[in-house]
Amino acid sequence: MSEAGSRNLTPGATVTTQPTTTATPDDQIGEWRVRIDEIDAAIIELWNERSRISGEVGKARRAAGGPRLVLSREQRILERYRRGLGAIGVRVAMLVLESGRGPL
Ligand SMILES: O=C(O)C(=O)C[C@]1(C(=O)O)C=C[C@@H](O)C=C1
Repeated sequence: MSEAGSRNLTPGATVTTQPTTTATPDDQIGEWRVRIDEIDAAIIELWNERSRISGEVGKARRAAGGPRLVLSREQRILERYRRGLGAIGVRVAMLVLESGRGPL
C-alpha cells in the first residue's frame, strides 16, 4: 500500500478504502494501559532500587555506631514529596521510607 487506507489497483488509479479495523474506545484504553504498565514497571524498579540503597545506608551508619534513623533527613524527604505530589505525597513518602528502613 502506498498510503494508509489506500490501495493501488492499476497504475495511476487509487481507491480509498476504509481501514480494515475501526478504532474503538477500547483500543485507546488498551494503548493507555500499555503505557501505564510501562510506568508501573519503572516505578517498581526504582522503588526496589531505592529500598536497597536505603538499607545499605542504614547498615553502614549502624556499623559506624550511628543511629538507625535520621529524622531530619526524613522530614526533608516528606516535604519534598508533599511539594511534588500534594497531600498524598506525605503518605507515599512514608511508605517509601518504610520500605527502605523498615517500620518506625
Ligand atoms: O539518608 C539516610 O541516612 C538513610 O538512612 C536513608 C533513609 C531513606 O530511606 O531515605 C532511611 C532512613 C533514615 O531515617 C533517613 C533516610
